[in-house]
Amino acid sequence: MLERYKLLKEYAGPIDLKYMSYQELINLAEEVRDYILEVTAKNGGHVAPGLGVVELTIALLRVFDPPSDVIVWDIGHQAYPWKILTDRKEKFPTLRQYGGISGFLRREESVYDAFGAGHSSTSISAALGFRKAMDLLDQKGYVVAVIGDGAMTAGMAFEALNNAGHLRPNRFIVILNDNEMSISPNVGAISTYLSKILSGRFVQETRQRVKRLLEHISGVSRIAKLTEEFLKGLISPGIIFEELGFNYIGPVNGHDLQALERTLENIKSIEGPVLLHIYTKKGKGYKPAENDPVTWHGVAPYKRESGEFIKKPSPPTWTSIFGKAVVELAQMYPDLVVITPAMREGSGLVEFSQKFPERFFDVGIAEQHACTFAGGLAAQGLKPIAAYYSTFLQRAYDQVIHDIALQNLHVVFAIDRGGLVGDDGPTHHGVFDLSYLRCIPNMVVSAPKDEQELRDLLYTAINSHGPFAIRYPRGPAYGVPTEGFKEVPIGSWEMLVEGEDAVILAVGYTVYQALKASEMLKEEGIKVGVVNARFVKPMDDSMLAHLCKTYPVFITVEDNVIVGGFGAGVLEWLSQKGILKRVLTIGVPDRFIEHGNQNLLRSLVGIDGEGIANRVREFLRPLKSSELHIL
Ligand SMILES: Cc1ncc(C[n+]2csc(CCOP(=O)(O)OP(=O)(O)O)c2C)c(N)n1
Ligand SMILES: CC(=O)[C@@H](O)[C@H](O)COP(=O)(O)O
Ligand SMILES: [Mg+2]
Repeated sequence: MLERYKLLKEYAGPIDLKYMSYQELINLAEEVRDYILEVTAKNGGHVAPGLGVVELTIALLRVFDPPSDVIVWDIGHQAYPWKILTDRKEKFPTLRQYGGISGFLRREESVYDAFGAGHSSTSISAALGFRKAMDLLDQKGYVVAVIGDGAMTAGMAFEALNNAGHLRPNRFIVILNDNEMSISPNVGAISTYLSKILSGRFVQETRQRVKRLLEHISGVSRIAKLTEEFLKGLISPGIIFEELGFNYIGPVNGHDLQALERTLENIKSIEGPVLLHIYTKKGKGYKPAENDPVTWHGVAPYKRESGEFIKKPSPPTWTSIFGKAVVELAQMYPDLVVITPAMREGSGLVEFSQKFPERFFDVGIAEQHACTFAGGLAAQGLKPIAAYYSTFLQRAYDQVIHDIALQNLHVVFAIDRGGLVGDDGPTHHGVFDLSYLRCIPNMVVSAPKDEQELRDLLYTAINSHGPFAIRYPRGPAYGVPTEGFKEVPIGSWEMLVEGEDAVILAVGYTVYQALKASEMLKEEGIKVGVVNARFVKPMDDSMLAHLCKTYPVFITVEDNVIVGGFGAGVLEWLSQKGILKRVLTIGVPDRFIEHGNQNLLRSLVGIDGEGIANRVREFLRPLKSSELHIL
């Protein structure tokens, strides 16, 4: 694929950039954009973010010398130009493919990837860590964090700014890449403030305010005039960052390579921490992405010429089932409100936000705030649904325990992307939530087997009390017809198939896989029952007691780590009752699962139908005399 690029073809690495003319660099930037489009058209991925930082990437590689100068990208979803222009131009076509390079930065992937990410707002903290270590080691390199305006709305970013402003390190630069977009248009007061700076409104409005103030001071108009002029000089649009101890520079056009380079060179000699505010266009250079950066934030494969997505016919996604159900429930329950930490589209909440704008809260990338904010809403008697990706809920773990569960507040956690998610890989797999939620007192933890049960669990949750979590997978459901809502008795399981030799207790996505496995094994004369264990907490005591009497072997299956998961819960139940039982727990092993096609990963960890059947067959085969010792 590189053959088509005159400059990229010969490009050997960042050192080449220092010897290229500006015209060549402009041409190279075009080739990098084209290459990103060529590869993401086939693989999918984060298109608009990377297109917006091509010039910034070139400027960084010309002005600094990574890896001795440390460049830390926030999230890393925008780092496709970085991968291409550092040391992965040949591997770039394997982007987000199983066995290929990651869609985010990873230390183990390249020496140029100083710090891994995928979750937002970590770059300034990590960069400050690098900086202080380099100071202690007397290493003179520069440290640069590149953070987006969306990521800058997270508390963690301000924790880091606050600490950096206190430590006041030299050779420490934060570049705020402001494209006025998170995934959705950016939200919050910080975003409004930044937009004012970009539009020049901040200084104008402040000057007007100062002018009005001064004009009201009678008899001192001349002094007032002088003071106004003085104040004009003082008012830096980046006053918030200045007050945090940073030298604010900007805003600078993030697509003007020469301006960027000149500014970065000048910044190198400034004492103390510097915040460089640049403005860029998300999706720059590709009209469909420029015109619709929300959709083109992250996409499936597409036709490059038309920008049309290559849609495979599939049942509605779990996300769309949730989005539709929550709109219906909102009509039934006027006190129902919904909160999302910057994932309106991803969580299926666009329709809800349009129909019930006053009951919809996108709080920005602020998972901790979102949770406790939901707690306040619940404490005052509303019915909040806090919609999270499983992996992002990890960031609000203390709030779930301390603010919600301990006070037994009625918050419904709608947890999307539960289980292996696929191409986004280990930073995004939602494979810990059954473990990290199950151990919290008062918490109900549930997982639907299909679309109708998702609706019913939502309805049950809305009508329950205390914290109630419902987790469901990324991607298409099963196309099960859905109609209305019905209450599901909390803690009740569902016997789907009776057997004799063993019974599979399956959770969520794995229920239909367990049914497939049971069918396969039946053809071999192995009779395996299947139970829909839709409540991981509380478990169904009476069903478990019945199963103990009826089945010699238990198999548990979950799209969650085995450690501390549902299977562990069943083992705990048995041990509490003093019951001896052969139990096989199937789930995600105790290691991070790489990126790749979602169903391929499920098959690799053995939680799909065939994988379950293989494990059960192996577990049930008669033991050879040499193996009896394991009994
Ligand atoms: C903790 C966390 N919450 C949510 C996300 C999902 N997410 C990925 S990129 C993104 C928007 C980031 O906006 P910005 O930092 O401005 O970068 P841009 O895409 O505009 O370049 C969000 C919300 C995440 N990666 N991490
Ligand atoms: C970078 C990031 O965190 C999001 O863009 C995430 O990749 C979205 O995941 P989905 O594609 O599952 O919505
Ligand atoms: Mg942005």
